[in-house]
Amino acid sequence: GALTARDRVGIQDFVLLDETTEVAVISNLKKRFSKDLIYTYIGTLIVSVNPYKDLDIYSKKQMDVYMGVNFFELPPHIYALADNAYHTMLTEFNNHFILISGESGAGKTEASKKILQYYAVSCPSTTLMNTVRDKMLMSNPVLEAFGNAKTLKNDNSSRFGKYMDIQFDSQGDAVGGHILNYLLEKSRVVHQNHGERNFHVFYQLVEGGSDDLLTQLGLERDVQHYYYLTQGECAIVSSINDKNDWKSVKNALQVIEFDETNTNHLFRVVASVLHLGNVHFDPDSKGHALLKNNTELNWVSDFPSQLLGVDANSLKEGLTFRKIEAKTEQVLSPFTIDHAIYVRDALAKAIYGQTFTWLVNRINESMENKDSSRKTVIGLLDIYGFEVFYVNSFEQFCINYCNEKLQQLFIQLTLKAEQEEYEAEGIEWEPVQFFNNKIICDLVEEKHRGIISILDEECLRPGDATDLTFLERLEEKMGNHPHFVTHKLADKMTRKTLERGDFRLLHYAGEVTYCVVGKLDKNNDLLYRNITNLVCQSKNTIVRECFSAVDTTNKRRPETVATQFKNSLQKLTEMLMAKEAWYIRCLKSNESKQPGQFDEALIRHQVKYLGLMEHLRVRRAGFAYRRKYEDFLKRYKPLCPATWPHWRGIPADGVELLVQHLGYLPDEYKMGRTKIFIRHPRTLYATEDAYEKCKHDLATKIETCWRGAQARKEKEKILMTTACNRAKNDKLIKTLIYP
Ligand SMILES: Nc1ncnc2c1ncn2[C@@H]1O[C@H](COP(=O)(O)OP(=O)(O)OP(=O)(O)O)[C@@H](O)[C@H]1O
Repeated sequence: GALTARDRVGIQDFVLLDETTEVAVISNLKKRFSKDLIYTYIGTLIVSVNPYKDLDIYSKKQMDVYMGVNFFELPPHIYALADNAYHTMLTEFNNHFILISGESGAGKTEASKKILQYYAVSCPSTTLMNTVRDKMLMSNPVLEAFGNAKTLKNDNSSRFGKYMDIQFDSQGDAVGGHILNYLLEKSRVVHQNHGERNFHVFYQLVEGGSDDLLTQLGLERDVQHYYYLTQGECAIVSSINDKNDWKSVKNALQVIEFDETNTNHLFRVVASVLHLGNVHFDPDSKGHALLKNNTELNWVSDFPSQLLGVDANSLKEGLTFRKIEAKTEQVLSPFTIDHAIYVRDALAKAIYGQTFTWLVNRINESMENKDSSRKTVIGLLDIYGFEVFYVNSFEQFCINYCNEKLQQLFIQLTLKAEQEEYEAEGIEWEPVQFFNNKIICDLVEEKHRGIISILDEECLRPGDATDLTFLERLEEKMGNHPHFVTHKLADKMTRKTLERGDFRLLHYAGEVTYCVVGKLDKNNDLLYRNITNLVCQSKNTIVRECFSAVDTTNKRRPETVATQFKNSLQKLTEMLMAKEAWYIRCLKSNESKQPGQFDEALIRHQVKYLGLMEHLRVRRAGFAYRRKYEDFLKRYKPLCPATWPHWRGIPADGVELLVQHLGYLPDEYKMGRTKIFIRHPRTLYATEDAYEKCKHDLATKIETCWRGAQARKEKEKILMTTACNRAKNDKLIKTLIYP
């Protein structure tokens, strides 16, 4: 009864669409979007379209509506999913995760914040829980300051992948939290494309830091002064208030219990990166790099080394010379200017990247629950979607690989869950037709033979490995793989679309062309040993802690970036495999961030890259719909005289009578141990229609009776009956309207 006419625009669940074509899916999304209905289901998965305007659907009142209500009885909402995951966790005492995916600007971070807020409001709480809750909520502004940046697509774009566990005790209280971070886009620290900014925190510090703090850190209150802040030529953005955000960050740091020393050291690290960016070089007569003697850059007052807590001369030496250790002596080999810039930038990236991880660890300590009683968790995974626009990005390759893994996880989890459910219900397993992308995951990650292994081998082997030798190795090993092609391997037609330095992967969601230039360097992420040794001894505790774990002996075979990423993804998928999955797929409605605009081409593209059609096919394959006998009976019993108003026998028998009365053919449904399985959504859809009509007829009937009674002055009679009779009357009306 809570569904209003507005909520009935289009179809609320794609599983119920008559035809599962891309055209039908997009037209349904469009219809709903035009009425500000941004959420639509595919079974229990939510598709969300970014409205780019504030909708009045996230109030406390709305939260109350969704608390404890069956998933399909209210209009699709992110709260319905949050609530269902929570209640299933409580009743079944098991672990869950919510995977939020979509391209940049599609609304992933907003969705995950809304879920956190929902739990903050709806879960029971005590003072202790409030503290944990506040810390969880407050970790957001801090992580956003350090991990988000303005990009062309999103003024507050998360430049890292994030997984957050919310831990609940058996009462359903939120008692702790834990965050895992993935692949921060470190390259942004030293370089930003036109129209983009560095991470927010740098601008916040320069704009919002007190005069005293800036003096201490040797900073000018002028973002234009810093090379690392101005490459995108948009340091000041109207939609961002750095000064205010700085206040929120400082406040949040207090909530997550950062003491003065830690806070101070953290700001010093941020400032040191800005100073490092302003270190420039001049060539000497042989073209070797010399530090530019420019007082304005503060190098003279030694700010970079002071803030980093390292010896100034050693840092200067480390930025201009490579130390080569021969058997008995050390030889200093001077850098060219390009090389010196490379080393400076590598240091800035390493410091920032390590500090980010350090920050996540501190936040985790503050949210840690030390009580050892058993907890269940709901994990929120906000992870970058497929990127297809920027060729030549190493990060993009990793991101797309991550999406392949998550698609594989979805396939395994959904099919595994299906199969298990069929077995538990004693129903014969019917193979589902779908594309299994395991072949592509293997292509990327297989030991010794996958792209990452080959990249590693090229990075680590002695001799003159280059990006092009890497490409040649790929061609040798992948030669006739159906999902891999290069200029050399391609047929005539395809060759025209490929450069010589490109390779193309046929991802499950489409083709992406990658350029090999720079792959080796990015994968090595090299920081020279004398610099690493230096920062390991830093007087700044954060810097020291960050680098103390780095292996400077070079004895072990070092792990490259792609391998580290592969391993962390492996751990993540293993952890997720043991949990129950919920999905939110976020779509961007238009590129110009405007409300009310539904760009069909853009939506079609995302529907494809998010694998929505694939998802829909898997959900509809086999038996698309199933429900416990009791629930099925409770809802549809008015549709059959034998079950109305009460069925007193075994629920399964009642359901069988009911569906036979409705004309279900033997092939259209199966009776499991506890549930009825319905093959086509259309069948259920017809039953839903009949139910709605019946409900409407009953309501009309009751109203007519009531009016009739009124006419015969029987209203008074009813009102005069005893309290007991009245209660009975109410109950009768209730059963008639809400059977
Ligand atoms: N449910 C929503 N209601 C209103 N506006 C929204 C909603 N979701 C997103 N937006 C708008 O879109 C912007 C981008 O959303 P968000 O930052 O969540 O994207 P994202 O998918 O996390 O992007 P990225 O991958 O770049 O971090 C938000 O700043 C907000 O203005």
